[in-house]
Amino acid sequence: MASYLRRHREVLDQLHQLELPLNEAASRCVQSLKAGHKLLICGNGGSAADAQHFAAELTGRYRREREPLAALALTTDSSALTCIGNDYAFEEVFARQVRALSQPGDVLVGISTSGNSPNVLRAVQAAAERGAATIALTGRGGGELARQADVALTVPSDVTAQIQEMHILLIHVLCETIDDAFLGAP
Ligand SMILES: O=C(CO)[C@@H](O)[C@H](O)[C@H](O)[C@H](O)COP(=O)(O)O
Ligand SMILES: [Zn+2]
Repeated sequence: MASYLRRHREVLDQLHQLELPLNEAASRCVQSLKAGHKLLICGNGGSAADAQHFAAELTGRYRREREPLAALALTTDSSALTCIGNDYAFEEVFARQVRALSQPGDVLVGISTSGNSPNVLRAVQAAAERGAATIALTGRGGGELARQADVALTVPSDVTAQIQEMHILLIHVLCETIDDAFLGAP
């Protein structure tokens, strides 16, 4: 336990490096939501859970009471996931939903600790083709996802669990900034 916490803290202590891209990511989300557009969010495994968590903070609420905001996790529709995975390819499960649902002005948030999951990468590419902005939450140096997204939040760690722990922190910072933009500073 003590050594786990120490390693967690070591990564946490470096997270301030992400302040600039974090501000950029937050302002892209706010700009999109204020203009009546939406966030589409995707990832695999633990990052699928993060995608759903993020979307629920916006459609439900984060900390303060406010109007519901438009956000959709692309990980929740088992019929779409199995149809697209079965009939096309697993690499297409998010990208095809992005092509179906995204509009210019939307924001696609791709979450991948390796930065190299092909289905997340294809979702970012499909979003860019649709004129949506793209934000990557990654680790392990960022991978291809960080190179292709408009904004990359790359956690300085090579450990999947630690990267995931920092991703949820970054998501909560984004939620707090979005709340402040809609409600004013508390
Ligand atoms: O939560 C964990 C490991 O902590 C796993 O479920 C993990 O998310 C899965 O192996 C993912 O498929 C990893 O994908 P990615 O983060 O590299 O895109
Ligand atoms: Zn995990």
